[in-house]
Amino acid sequence: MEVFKIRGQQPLKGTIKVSGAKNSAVALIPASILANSPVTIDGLPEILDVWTLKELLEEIGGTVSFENGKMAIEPTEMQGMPLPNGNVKKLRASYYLMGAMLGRFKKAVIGLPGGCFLGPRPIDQHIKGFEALGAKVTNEHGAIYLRADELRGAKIYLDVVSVGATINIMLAAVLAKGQTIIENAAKEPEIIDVATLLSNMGARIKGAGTNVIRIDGVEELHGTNHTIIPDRIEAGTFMIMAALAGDGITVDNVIPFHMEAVTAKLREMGVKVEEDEESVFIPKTANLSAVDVKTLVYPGFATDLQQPFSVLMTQATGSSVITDTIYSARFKHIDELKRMNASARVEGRTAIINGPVSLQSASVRASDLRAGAALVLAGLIAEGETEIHDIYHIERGYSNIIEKLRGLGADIRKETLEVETVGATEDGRN
Ligand SMILES: CC(=O)N[C@H]1[C@@H](OP(=O)(O)OP(=O)(O)OC[C@H]2O[C@@H](n3ccc(=O)[nH]c3=O)[C@H](O)[C@@H]2O)O[C@H](CO)[C@@H](O)[C@@H]1O
Ligand SMILES: C=C(OP(=O)(O)O)C(=O)O
Repeated sequence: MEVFKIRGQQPLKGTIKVSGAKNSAVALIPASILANSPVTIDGLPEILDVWTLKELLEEIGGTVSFENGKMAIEPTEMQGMPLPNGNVKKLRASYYLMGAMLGRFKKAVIGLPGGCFLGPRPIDQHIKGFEALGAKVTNEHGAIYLRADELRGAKIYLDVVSVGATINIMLAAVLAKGQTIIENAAKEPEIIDVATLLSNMGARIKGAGTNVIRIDGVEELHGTNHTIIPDRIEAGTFMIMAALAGDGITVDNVIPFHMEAVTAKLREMGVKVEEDEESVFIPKTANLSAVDVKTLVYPGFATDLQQPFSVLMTQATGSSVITDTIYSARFKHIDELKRMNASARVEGRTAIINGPVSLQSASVRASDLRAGAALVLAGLIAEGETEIHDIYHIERGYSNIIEKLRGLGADIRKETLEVETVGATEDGRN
């Protein structure tokens, strides 16, 4: 079993580079299924989700190479094979295979997706969209069966603002007959990125990045070359780390406009954030003030930064309150932080965190991806050596994290343990 070991309180200084966006990557790769000639995507992060999607495309007959962040996908031989089990369970975004395969083959069988458990994560809005386009959708033995004689454009109002449903409906609609209108669409930058790729493949999409997206179906889509946007969640994690433990850190390959909500909250806490065109510099921070944060859909404060941000709150003077309006159960990291001496309690969807406290090393478990990121940040400032278990969650979303942090001076390494040493008994925490 692999763990991260972090000896905390090392001075961190220098430049750290952000990789391509996970939540774009996991949609761009399935989008290639819709093309009738090769697609290349540059700047992809080297994360487990990307490797898993590569295997999934190969399972349906694609020829895929992935080297130095560049994926070349030859989709012409792909077929609408059923994917009820296996790799689809390893990531959330396997749901994009539904939209892309339905769009190209007019049929798909995809096992219900995996990904982080953060409370219930239904896909009813995806299904509502597919049905509106003319698909018959059934759930059989844990897999979603989709079939359509033809797909026809439709007006679809999303009852919940959903990133996944917005992108999935776009994927299914680009080759449908006529016009599709998605109302109450999500506005995340990753949606614009996917719409850009599809448009460069020949799709006709207007309004991506607003809450009404219009898609005029086309007969076919061709290959293209695309460069992915930077990962705003990885960038936010590094900015929080710079505020927590930095002695002057530049976070490079950032679109500062994407970071507005987290930048505003950092400034409110007393952190200096100096923005450049494609980077931000955060000097050493002396004193942090408590703040209240509420996660919201974009451009609000991202739920994916809630867990890392809560670590910063342990170092702020006073009582901070962080509320997650997107997920009902995204606070499993708080119990782990308490093992490290944090003073915090969870009330429903809110965590109340008192600071400042000195964090101490402990053996802790990453219950999900951003919980893992939060524990890495905590380990970097804790006294002693912190051991983080279940690091596969972290590796699902952070590219070369060990190398990147070492580049700043962190004492972090990955080790393989013979036996489970985490302090807990089987208490269902994971
Ligand atoms: C692979 C990917 O891009 N993952 C991101 C994506 O997840 P994901 O696409 O799963 O998140 P959604 O935006 O769909 O979910 C937002 C909220 O809507 C609810 N909902 C969603 C769909 C649906 O059909 N019905 C429904 O009720 C969800 O339970 C959740 O409470 O956006 C989330 C919200 O920014 C991020 O935390 C995830 O990192
Ligand atoms: C929740 C996340 O990912 P996923 O949707 O892939 O589980 C995340 O990136 O924080």
